[in-house]
Amino acid sequence: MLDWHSSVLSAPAILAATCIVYTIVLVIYRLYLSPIARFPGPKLAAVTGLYEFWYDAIRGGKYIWEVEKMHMNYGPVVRIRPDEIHVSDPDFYGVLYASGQERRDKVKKNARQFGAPDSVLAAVHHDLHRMRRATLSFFFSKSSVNRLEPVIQEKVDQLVDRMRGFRTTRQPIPVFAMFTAFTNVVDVIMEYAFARSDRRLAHPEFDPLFMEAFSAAGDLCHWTLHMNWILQMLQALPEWMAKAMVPGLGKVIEFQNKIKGQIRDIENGTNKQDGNTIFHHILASDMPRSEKTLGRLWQEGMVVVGAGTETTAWTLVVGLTYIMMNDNIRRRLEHELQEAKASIGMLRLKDLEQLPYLSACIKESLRLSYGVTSRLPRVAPNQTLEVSGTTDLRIPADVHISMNSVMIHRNPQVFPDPDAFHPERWLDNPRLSRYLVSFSKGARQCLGVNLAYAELYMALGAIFDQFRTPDEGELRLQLLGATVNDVAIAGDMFVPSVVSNNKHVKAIFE
Ligand code: HEM
Repeated sequence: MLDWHSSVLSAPAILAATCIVYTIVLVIYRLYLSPIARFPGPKLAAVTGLYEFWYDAIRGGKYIWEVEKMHMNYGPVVRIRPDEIHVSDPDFYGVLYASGQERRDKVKKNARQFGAPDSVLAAVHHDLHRMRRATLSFFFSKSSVNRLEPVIQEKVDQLVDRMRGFRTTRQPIPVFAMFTAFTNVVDVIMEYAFARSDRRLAHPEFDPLFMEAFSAAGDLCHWTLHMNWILQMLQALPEWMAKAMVPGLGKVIEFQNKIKGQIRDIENGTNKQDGNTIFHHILASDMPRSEKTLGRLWQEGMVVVGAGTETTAWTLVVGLTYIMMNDNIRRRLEHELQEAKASIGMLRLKDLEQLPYLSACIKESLRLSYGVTSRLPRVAPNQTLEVSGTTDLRIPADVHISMNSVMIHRNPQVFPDPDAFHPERWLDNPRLSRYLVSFSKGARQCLGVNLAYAELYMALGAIFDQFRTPDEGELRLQLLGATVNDVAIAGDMFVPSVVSNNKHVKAIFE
């Protein structure tokens, strides 16, 4: 009979031995037997996800630079994780992020990163995504956005008014906060799609707390990717505790509660609005009942707000900053706007869209603001994919494959002198547009692309028209101490982090 002491002592030993054997088997599997074992890349990255975790979670979004180095060493197709292949070839982008009938699933872990697992953004399976997206597409089509022009124009007028106010007081303008208040879906599309507005543009400091809470989610993005339970834990906490832990979260929770109340009112028939919100639309659709629950609908609402605000605002900051840093670019843009105004009169969205130099400035702003900087992995469940020139590296079906906008937009073969702001490159080579991937591509490309473009054209057009370089001696809109480091990318925090670690570019009338 085994005595008591020896059986207790052997339990940890058995556990340790099991762990060691498991680890050895796992390492052998990942290095030699996995369906992606033959792909080149560092052995450590093939063996453990901790390699990525170190650079992204601990060092703050730095894995993209390691991946870039891997491509320099190993070529255009690299294994960057035990379960992920990364591709750097710009021509492969449209193959991976395909549209139409080509099935592309998302990877569950990435899809759940932001705590809205039942939203369109998080739909893992191709068919589920198509169904959710089809119900929302109507709101974001080009013709819907064109109808929305008067609402956007009203917000642009408010933006310009606020800037005039800063000219009178000669106070610095917090550019990112101002653009965030402008693009905040609450202020632009909320009035139309959600039929409510929190009027952040009118707030003296542009109500930055709300967006700071969304940014806090960005700061945690690499942790929540690997440890999704952090988000679930935060969501399960009593409201008072969650509010105490994350500054600004109170505003987001308040906003969530308002959306939930609005949905409940629509469900109960006590809602006073005219039936034209995304919630009315989903509830009246022929989607299954499981898609119409309160628990899912509020997530859809939060995703639309979260996805549309910081991305567009940051593009505006990047555009404004680079244009104001370069006098030649600024004067050429102002001249184009002046000429157009002289011949057309008031410039509507359709007129602004025809202006070549403004269009080139917007594309260059989108290129250097990158949209989503994360890798956006996809799975082709029933298709083998091939990167041109690498027949020996056909990627089998069902593998996690990723690409990212930063590597495409900084590819010197496509965009020579990639870190410089050169609007002219778009005029010299109109074919370049196919390599602009800030909105991603294919069936899952940004749903708000038309709205984003409208906001960019109308806001930048108005600013450089209304605040064009004045005569000598008058106040001119200028940057206040901002340098290229305040907009140049330093890392991937889902959206770009910047070299100066300070996104708070300021402008002033001087
Ligand atoms: C410059 C501005 C913007 C950029 C660069 C941008 C970029 C992106 C990207 C790259 C994706 C794909 C994400 C993924 O694959 O996981 C995406 C998805 C999405 N975006 Fe945008 N976005 C912008 C503005 C907007 C606006 C204004 C809205 C709406 C108000 C919006 C709503 C959405 C939604 C709902 C999705 C999910 C689409 C789906 O999964 O089918 N975005 N966006």
